[in-house]
Amino acid sequence: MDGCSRPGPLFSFGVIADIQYADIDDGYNYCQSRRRYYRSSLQLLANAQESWSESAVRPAFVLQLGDVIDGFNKGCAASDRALDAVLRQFGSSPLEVHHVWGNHELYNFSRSSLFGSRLDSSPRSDRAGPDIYAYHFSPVPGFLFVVLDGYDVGLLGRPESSDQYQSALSQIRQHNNNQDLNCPPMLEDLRQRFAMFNGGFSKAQLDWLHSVLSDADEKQLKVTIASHLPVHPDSTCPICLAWNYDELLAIISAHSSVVCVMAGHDHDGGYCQDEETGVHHLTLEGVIETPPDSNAFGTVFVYEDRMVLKGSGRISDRELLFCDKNKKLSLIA
Ligand SMILES: Nc1ncnc2c1ncn2[C@@H]1O[C@H](COP(=O)(O)OP(=O)(O)O)[C@@H](O)[C@H]1O
Repeated sequence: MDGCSRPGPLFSFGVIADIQYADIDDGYNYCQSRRRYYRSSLQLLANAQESWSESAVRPAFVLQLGDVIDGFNKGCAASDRALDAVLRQFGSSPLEVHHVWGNHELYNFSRSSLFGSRLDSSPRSDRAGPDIYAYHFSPVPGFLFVVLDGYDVGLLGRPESSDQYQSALSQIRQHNNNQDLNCPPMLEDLRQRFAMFNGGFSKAQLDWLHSVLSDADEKQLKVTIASHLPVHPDSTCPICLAWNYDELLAIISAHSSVVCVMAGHDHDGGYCQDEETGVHHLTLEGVIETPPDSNAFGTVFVYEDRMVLKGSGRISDRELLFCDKNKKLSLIA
């Protein structure tokens, strides 16, 4: 036996973002700069499922980072059909799937109808609040995953008559005076994020996260946060950032337990390691803008001291070392 061999992973999980399936011909993004492969995205999901199923270390679960079907389905009255197709594909293997909600979920379905639906993977009794799709789960002792709701504050999926809609409208209008609120403010800075296809985290959700992380700090857990919207400006283009990303970053930096934030939404992907906290911010390349002869999924192998992302196709391999706990604690103190 080789005495120098490193111990194997504690567990692994699959990651995939922005599948945006629709049974329509290829098209382009709004700026006409990126091709979108609406139909073939289902086959790329099938490729990912096949790889996870055949993996020597069976993934403990799959993290679906939002935008599972495209908003175009709504206009064709095909939302349920498209969702059936995607969930049938996910269901072809016994892997548990944790669904994050993105803007395209909310183009197809109202927020109220998503709660309790097949895209609701939360344990109902244990959400951040009755109207907040944020929850946590622990696949293996010592590790916690927190799914966040990036549209808890926002215009999407809510009746215009609701207080929450009106409050989000006045918030976005402070920064965006375009007639079409999907058109980001014509600015060169991070205020470009104030577009209707983004949203933010309510105070209730942030308070809940703070208490979940306090408990995780105490128990010395390693926490990975999953959000459709990226929250670090160096991990995405500014147009895709969460409205109140800064409030989320402040909470993360006040806790020693967070090791990684995983997001979707920016189909080009992105990555940075926060210099101050050592937290890794990984934005996964989107399936929808991935040619049929490539792939966009990953398998993350988790060790005591690191996570290793094995990417496929457009997603690169990465080693994400966990920052030294004592260093983090001294930064917080
Ligand atoms: N620059 C823009 N100006 C106006 N509308 C836009 C702009 N960018 C996107 N949109 C609109 O916003 C919605 C979401 O855009 P989309 O590119 O589909 O989002 P995602 O990046 O989540 O796939 C679509 O209806 C799209 O037409």
